[in-house]
Amino acid sequence: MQNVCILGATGSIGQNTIDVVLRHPEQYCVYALTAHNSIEKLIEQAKLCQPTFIVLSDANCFKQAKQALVNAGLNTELLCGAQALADVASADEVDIVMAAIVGGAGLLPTIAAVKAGKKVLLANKESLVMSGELFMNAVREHNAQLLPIDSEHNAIFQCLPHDYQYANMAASGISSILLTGSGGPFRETPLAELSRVTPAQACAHPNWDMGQKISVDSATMMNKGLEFIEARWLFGLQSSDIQVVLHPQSIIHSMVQYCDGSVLAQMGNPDMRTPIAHGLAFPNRIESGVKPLDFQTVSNFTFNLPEPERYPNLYLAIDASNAGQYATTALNAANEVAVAAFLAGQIGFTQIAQVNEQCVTQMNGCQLDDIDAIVAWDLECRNAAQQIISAYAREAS
Ligand SMILES: NC(=O)C1=CN([C@@H]2O[C@H](COP(=O)(O)OP(=O)(O)OC[C@H]3O[C@@H](n4cnc5c(N)ncnc54)[C@H](OP(=O)(O)O)[C@@H]3O)[C@@H](O)[C@H]2O)C=CC1
Ligand SMILES: CC(=O)[C@@H](O)[C@H](O)COP(=O)(O)O
Ligand SMILES: [Mn+2]
Repeated sequence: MQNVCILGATGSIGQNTIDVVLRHPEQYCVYALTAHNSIEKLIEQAKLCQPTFIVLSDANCFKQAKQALVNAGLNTELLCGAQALADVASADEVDIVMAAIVGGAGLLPTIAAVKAGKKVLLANKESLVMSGELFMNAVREHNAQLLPIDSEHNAIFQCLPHDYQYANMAASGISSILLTGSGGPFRETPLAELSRVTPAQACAHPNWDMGQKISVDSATMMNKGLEFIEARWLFGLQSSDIQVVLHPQSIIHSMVQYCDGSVLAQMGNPDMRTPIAHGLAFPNRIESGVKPLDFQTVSNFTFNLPEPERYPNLYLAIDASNAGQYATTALNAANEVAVAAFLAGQIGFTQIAQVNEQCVTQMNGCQLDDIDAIVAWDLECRNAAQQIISAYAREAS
């Protein structure tokens, strides 16, 4: 029996993880479920999973959540506050940590799991974008097992040879990594209309059912940009090793091209329970509840290249990846602030990339030697992005 801690249990990945875990009660037991402030949702999940702990990172939730636990007749222990996330993620009793908090808030608890040498299932790509080298060094130093859950990286991982040597594609005869992306809901929207698209339209991903932040990132293709950076750290790649390919159907989740002309692709219906089940059971396989791919209904596989004028965020991310850690941390911070402002109706869709570009241009050249420095730099960049947005508001009024 393996004890699982699900960070970000109330989100899209968290709920899918619970779905897979509950299909295998003889193999997995839920030790802890965490959320930010979704008290009711978390209590409902606790009724289903009977965890030892539930954690709400918003410390103000304690009183109300305690009462809700009593009302539900559960003897689950309640913890509140940001430190409690790291505490359950690194607890001795835990074998597997699903890192599925959205955004930079996932960094410290994910690092805590890594430093405790856990099997870490990484959905929270932002933590790797923010701290890539330090993160990967910690994985090695603490003997953690890092398994990619992001569908593209899980696909690449499945298509790599079992003896793949980190940062040595040539040794395995690999010529390139083909990172696929759908192009989001605005792939065919006239460019002139993009400035007027709404948050609801941006969150309506054509193939995947995901949280709001990643859905907006898919629409701008910042998601693919973050994934480009994520792939570089996970597999030790150079920028020139990766090609981004538009594949609107999201059936192929990414590919590995070999020097003999072979291309290995991982395919499946777009349902995150596949990579989640793969990560949970690796190196074995378990049922995930995902319907088998039906090749009689999948008629079209199309491929294209992303247009720079439609997806400036993708190219900002590639540039940041080439510039270094300070730039990827700055870009991630700016993007989180800009996406939140877009969702709140404070800026337009095309202004997300403008805020990001202005912020990374302004915030340059900073040495980041430890996680505390990353956290401080992240905060500085968030403040800078917020000021850029405030200046836009002043100009508009
Ligand atoms: N959804 C998907 O299919 C995919 C997601 N990912 C990645 O997985 C991560 C999660 O995405 P997704 O599930 O869509 O996100 P959701 O927005 O659906 O869920 C986010 C989760 O994080 C919690 N959370 C939010 N803010 C904080 C905070 N400040 N401190 C602690 N917990 C917090 C939320 O709790 P509460 O409910 O209380 O707000 C919720 O449990 C992201 O990094 C995303 O990029 C990667 C590939 C696919
Ligand atoms: C499911 C998943 O991994 C998402 O990151 C997905 O890839 C988003 O779709 P896009 O390909 O549109 O970014
Ligand atoms: Mn992805």
